[in-house]
Amino acid sequence: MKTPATPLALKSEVRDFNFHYGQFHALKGISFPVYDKKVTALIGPSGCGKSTLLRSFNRMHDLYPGNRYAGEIRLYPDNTNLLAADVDPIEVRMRISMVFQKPNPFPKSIYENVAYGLRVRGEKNRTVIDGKVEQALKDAALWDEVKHRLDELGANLSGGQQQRLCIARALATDPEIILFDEPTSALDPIATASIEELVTELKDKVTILIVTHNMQQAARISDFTAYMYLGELVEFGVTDELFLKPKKKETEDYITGRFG
Ligand SMILES: Nc1ncnc2c1ncn2[C@@H]1O[C@H](COP(=O)(O)OP(=O)(O)OP(=O)(O)O)[C@@H](O)[C@H]1O
Repeated sequence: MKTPATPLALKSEVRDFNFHYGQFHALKGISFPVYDKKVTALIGPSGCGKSTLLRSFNRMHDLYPGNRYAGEIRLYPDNTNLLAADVDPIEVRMRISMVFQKPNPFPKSIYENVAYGLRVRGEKNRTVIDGKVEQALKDAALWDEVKHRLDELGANLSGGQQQRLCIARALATDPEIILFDEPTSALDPIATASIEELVTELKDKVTILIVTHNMQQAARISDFTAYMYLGELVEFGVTDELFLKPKKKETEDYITGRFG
């Protein structure tokens, strides 16, 4: 039973959030809580806006002209609206990091891949960087496999190891939230199982939002689930309840495979 026993703390809150790609209204009036040190899954059929919503949390859409946010994504405890014009997107990306669908290590060594964010942040002390790199690789369950080959290219690792390297890179700057965009869809079942296990372990340290096509995966690893359809949030709830007793007929149709 994954229903939380301890009181829940809010880490973030999406409030009446709308997003436009130019003229296209991709997300409509979305509101839901993101609880601290829990895994929240975003599910729904292809094109419903899961990735668009996920990417809004670290202001990825700022990189393209014509994209428009409205509403708020609050980050706690400081109660910052991540979307506010005076909030620096680079700072946001330090606090909220992202792991993509396909492992995308930089064309650098294993060590430098993990050290990257620390260097961007201005950290120059080698001892500090060494310590953070080791800790991030340990937290990503990769240290034992790479500790004797830190100078090798990240791209030399297997697909599953590369994804864990990307998770280590995301962890190195001590983010408060990690966004996972279909992190296992390019991996085989064994590598998938190890990433799922890792996500479950990481929630002791960090709040996690994950987009997945795989409903079994959402049911296995998330505490809360948001079901989206055509840019709207249909239902949000405790994962076990949403899968066993959905409140909305649309949710039930989707999770039982009658639709999508
Ligand atoms: N750069 C873009 N410009 C215009 N429209 C876009 C852009 N990116 C996505 N869209 C549209 O926004 C909607 C939501 O797309 P999004 O990728 O967020 O959906 P998704 O639920 O993550 O889908 P999938 O599961 O297939 O990845 C879709 O209609 C898509 O075509």
